[in-house]
This record gives sequence, structure tokens and C-alpha cells, in this order.
Amino acid sequence: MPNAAPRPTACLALADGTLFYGQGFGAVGDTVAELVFNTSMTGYQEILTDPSYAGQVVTFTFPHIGNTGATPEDDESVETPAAAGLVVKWDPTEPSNWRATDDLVTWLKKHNRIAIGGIDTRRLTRAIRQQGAPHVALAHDPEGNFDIEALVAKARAWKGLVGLDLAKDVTCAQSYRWNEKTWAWPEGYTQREGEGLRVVAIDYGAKRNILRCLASAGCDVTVLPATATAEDVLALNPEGVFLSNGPGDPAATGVYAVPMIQDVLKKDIPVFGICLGHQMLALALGAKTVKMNHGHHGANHPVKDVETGKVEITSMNHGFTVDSQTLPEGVIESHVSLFDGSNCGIRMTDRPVFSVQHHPEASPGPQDSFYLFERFADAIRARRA
Ligand SMILES: NC(=O)CC[C@H](N)C(=O)O
Repeated sequence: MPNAAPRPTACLALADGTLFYGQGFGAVGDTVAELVFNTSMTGYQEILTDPSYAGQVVTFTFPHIGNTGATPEDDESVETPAAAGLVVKWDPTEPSNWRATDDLVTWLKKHNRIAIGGIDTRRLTRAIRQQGAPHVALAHDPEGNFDIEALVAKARAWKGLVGLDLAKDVTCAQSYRWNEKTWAWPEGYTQREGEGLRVVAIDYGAKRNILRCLASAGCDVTVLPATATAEDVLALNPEGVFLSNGPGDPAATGVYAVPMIQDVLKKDIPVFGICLGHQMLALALGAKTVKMNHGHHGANHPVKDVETGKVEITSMNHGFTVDSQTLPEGVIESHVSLFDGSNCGIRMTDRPVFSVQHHPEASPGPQDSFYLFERFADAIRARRA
């Protein structure tokens, strides 16, 4: 007689009542969030610790998650992983990676994050594509006792990301300096030395590798909390201002960020934004943002530089997008997604103020777009000259 299927110890309940049962690992308990799928084949730790995933459970389309374990070196945020939980096809195996200091299961437990394995992630991904990123409740109970009605009700009652400012929850409490450069073999992370380009970076939930890319491009970075005013920014006499990625709805975050950006723009300083920073720069310039059906989350997204015709393969993580039809005069669409034609970049035509929707810092993902950090640094150098 075949072995009986193990009793499910985790349950994923979608707001429409669809249920997925599997084996729980990581923390015990339940959580409610928006569910998105990520198509990256590597870099699950960087994804789970990317602060932009606050309020979201991530399902990975790649089936083997956990193979490389976890190491603090790969954390993209200082605090605990931002993602509320994860959904995978196979249960994680022992990691095989000389850099690993933990296995994924232990790491998730330490960081109080819930995971469910043994899920038909293809079926789930198709559901997300068809109906849009659903609201879900994810529960892990080693005894396998679930109050299904209560879980579905929780998922239904959750209000979702529209109108939600999460940047204030994940931003730094205090300003700090950053000079660590990107990882390189064999020395790992090293510090930038000497006089740098004075850059103020606003932390809406900044990924560390963005700050490293800025340092590697020659920037001496001072990071300020999300609610910094234009006065706080300009008091540091910056030669460039950077607007970071971050979670939640740009329109809600923009309530305090947009006036600051508009005041900084009056000063004719080079400005560079990534993802949420891109969306808020667009809002500050007078454009609009909208929620997407299921967003873009992966490390294989083709983006075209409209002006050169060059295509870059990029890392993506966003659920909102800039409506390119609303761009005002003097602002052009610089990059566009080759998956769905959505906006992936803007720039002011008369000065070095630009931003992209994708993630040039990769981590994880391809490094085709690293040139954007150089472009920002070059714009600052040109001003100096
Ligand atoms: N990675 C980000 O900065 C994401 C921006 C925004 N929260 C979105 O989902 O579109």
C-alpha cells in the first residue's frame, strides 16, 4: 500500500476562497498579505530581504528554493526580511554553498517568517496572472489545525496595498553614511576611499546593493530617513540626490515625499530614482501612477532604452507603474518594458534628472543596467567641471 500523504501543516487561503495545502516550515502562525510571483532562479534571500516586499507573500516559480542557504552578507535590508512569507514547490534541501551560514528553514524561523512547501506553484502563478495579485492568508500549524473560514475572512478583510504608505515602517530611524562597495572576488565587500561625490540618498526602504553601487560609482553617500524635508536634504549641500526603492503605494508615500522632491528640483541638482523613487519623481513632476494587475517581479525582464534602442535584461519588483500618458512636457519616457509596454524610465529633457522602474543594482539579477549609476556620477562630475 502506498504511504498516506502527510497531513498538511500549512494552508494558503486566497480571498476568493481557493485553498492550497502544503507542508509548513519557518515560523508558526499566520499572516495576511498580497501574493505575487517572482520568476528569479537565484537570489531568494535578496528578494525576501528587499524592503519593497513589505506587505507581500512571494511565490517562486523556480521550484528549488533554499539550495544556497542563507548568509548575512546577502541581506538587502538591515532589519528582518520584509516579505511576509513565501510559497515554494519543493521543500528546501540541505544547502550546498561555501558562503552559507544558515539553512533557509532555520533562517526563516530566526526571522519569524512563514513558508509553505509542496505547492503547485504553476497553478498558483496562472491564477495570479488571470485574476491579479490576490489578497491571501498564509497559516502554518505543526498540528495541521486550520480555521479555514477565518483565514478566508482575514484575506477578504485585508485592505490591500493601494493607499498604503509602508516606507515609514521600513526606513532607517536615523541618518548614516555609506561607503561600502559592491562584492568582488576575492576580497568581498570593501570600502570606498578618498573624496567622493556628495550624494544624499533618501531611504524609502533602500536595498543595500543600491547604496553599494552608488559607492562603487564614486559617491560618498549620506542616507536620510523617508520623511526628510528638502531643508534636511539641502543642509548637507548635496551634489546629487538619490530616491530609493520601497514598499507600498507611491501615491500614499508621495504625500510627504513629493513636496520634498519638488523643492529639491528647484535647485537644479542631479536627481536619480529607482522603482518607488522613480514613481515618486514622476508624481513630483506631475504624472500619475496606477496599480498593475500582477506587477513585475523577476530577474529576466527585457527593457528597451528608447533613445538608443538598446535592450537590457533587468531585475524587476513593482506592482505600481507610472502612466506614461500623463508625463508632462519636458519629461520623456526613456525606458519601456518589452513584456507589456509599461513605463520603465523617465528623464527631464533639460537637465540630469532621471529615474528607472527596474533595478539596476540587480541583487539578484543581471548587471546590464549598472551603467545608470555611472550616468548619475558622470552628471555630478560634469556639474563640478
Ligand atoms: N521595488 C519598489 O520600489 C516597488 C515600488 C512600489 N512599492 C511598487 O510596488 O510598485
